[in-house]
Amino acid sequence: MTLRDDGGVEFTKGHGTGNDFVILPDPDGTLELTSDLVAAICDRRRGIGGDGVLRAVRAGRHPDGAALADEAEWFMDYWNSDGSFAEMCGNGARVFVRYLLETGLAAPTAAGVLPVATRAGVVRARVDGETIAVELRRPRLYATSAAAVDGLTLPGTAVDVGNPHLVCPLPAGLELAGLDLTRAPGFDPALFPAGVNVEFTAPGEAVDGVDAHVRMRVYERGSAETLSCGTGACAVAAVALHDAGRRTGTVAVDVPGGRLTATVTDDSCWLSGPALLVATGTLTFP
Ligand SMILES: N[C@@H](CCC[C@H](N)C(=O)O)C(=O)O
Repeated sequence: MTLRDDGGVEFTKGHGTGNDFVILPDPDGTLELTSDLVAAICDRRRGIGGDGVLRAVRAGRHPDGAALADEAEWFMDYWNSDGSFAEMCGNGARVFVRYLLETGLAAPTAAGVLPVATRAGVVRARVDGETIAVELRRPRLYATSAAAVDGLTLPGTAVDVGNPHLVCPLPAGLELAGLDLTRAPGFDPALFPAGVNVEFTAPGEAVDGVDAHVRMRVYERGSAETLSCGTGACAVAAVALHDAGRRTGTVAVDVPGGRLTATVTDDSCWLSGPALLVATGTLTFP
């Protein structure tokens, strides 16, 4: 099915701390979604506008979700705004769960958990009012590297959260707000052959109830600078805890779009924050 076969395809727009997505329902996996179409939908002047597209397909009806169909009814088919795929999107998963709940396509189990299939495996979600938390894999710190930005080379830590990240703390005296992220930071293509999401961080003020507070900006692979990145927040939290000599803990991560909380446990990372739906409509692209 193309978008016009039926006179158009219904869409919903949602965001998590300003990381915004166009959600397309496609239960049977018949929509002919292409990279060009995703880029056109995400275009902020000629399309709906978004950092990515979340296609809602029954897990059993998508080749990347079929093996997980026993564990989760719905597969989140995530695309970046340039039309590339990513393995995982933490904010996308939180917004996807909000969409499944508000449309009645899924409901939590008696234990309050809603599982979602993704390219990085099954993610479990918990809902508490406006807040949705998803359990992602435990971030794995695996190398040191560097990013090039504004004529500077900033050392950083490579972190795997299902997708690749490079977390670069700013040296004292450099302001997060002053960084020019209108262009992609340079990185080592040998370490990141499929590209990387780059987070720049600075310490935050003390916040009650958490073990650390970090501020960050992110340049996302496939979507440029965004107002928030959930997997990025988990990567940043893991690096902050590691630098403080801790294996586990809870970190408040302030992004330009608001605040996320990442709780790193012995075997996972809970990402928590607001997730909202803001509009519905019909796409009628050629
Ligand atoms: N914004 C996302 C991450 C989306 C995928 C990323 N751009 C990639 O290509 O890995 C998040 O909230 O995690």
